[in-house]
Amino acid sequence: MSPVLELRGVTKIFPNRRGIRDISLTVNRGDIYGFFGPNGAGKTTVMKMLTGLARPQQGQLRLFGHDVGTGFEQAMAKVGVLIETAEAFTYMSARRNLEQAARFYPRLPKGRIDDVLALTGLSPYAHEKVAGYSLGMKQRLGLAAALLGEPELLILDEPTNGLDIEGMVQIRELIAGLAREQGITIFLSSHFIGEMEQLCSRIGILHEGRLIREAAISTLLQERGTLEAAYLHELNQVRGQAAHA
Ligand SMILES: Nc1ncnc2c1ncn2[C@@H]1O[C@H](COP(=O)(O)OP(=O)(O)OP(=O)(O)O)[C@@H](O)[C@H]1O
Repeated sequence: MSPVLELRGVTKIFPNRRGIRDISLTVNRGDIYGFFGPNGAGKTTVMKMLTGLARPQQGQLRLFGHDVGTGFEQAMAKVGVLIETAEAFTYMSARRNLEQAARFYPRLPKGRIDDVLALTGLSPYAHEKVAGYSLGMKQRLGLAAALLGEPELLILDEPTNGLDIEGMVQIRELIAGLAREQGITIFLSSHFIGEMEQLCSRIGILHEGRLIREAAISTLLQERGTLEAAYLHELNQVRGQAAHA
């Protein structure tokens, strides 16, 4: 079976020489894959290419075996996306927002809006205007919209960014539940190493535009005790190599 998400030799360098270089990674069905890196490492650049908002200069990005560049519709057919903060019409209720989003899915099963409201814990607030929502509730609404098309893969860019601790925990639990109970494969970016340790099954570590390690979280914990220690170890290795080059 082909991987759910695959990058092979993906490169995009901006005129200022920053960007991402020769990234290859694989996400298999059932993974909660953490795409980890500090600010500026290149996560958003990859997320944009994966969702067709930018193009690589070299390499391939494939979703369910379809190339994002040449077979965009097929590649995205089973994918839900939440890139940075969810945008919603604040003067409408959550339900009205989802009704608007549902127009993009001509064959949506009846009751799907109720289902995604329930999945994201928004049913009790479905008729309230989004203007009165907390940031965490807005993120849940973004997830509800991403779930409308019954995706098999969710691509989430920094889904807990800007949330308070309670909001972060709620979103983390929601994502874990979607993977566990709905069997959805997750690819999420974050710069919180603790979040990766709590939530993910595999991790790809990005450093200055390069993937410096890809491994199961359990492997890294076995090697170094904590994910933070594993990350710092990888960083020292790379810096040591650079110093000797
Ligand atoms: N349009 C652009 N023009 C020039 N440089 C860019 C452009 N977009 C991104 N970069 C640079 O490429 C690098 C990677 O940026 P990117 O936004 O992908 O990082 P990130 O890991 O998502 O960081 P953050 O967590 O801060 O969003 C950064 O050094 C950034 O300054």
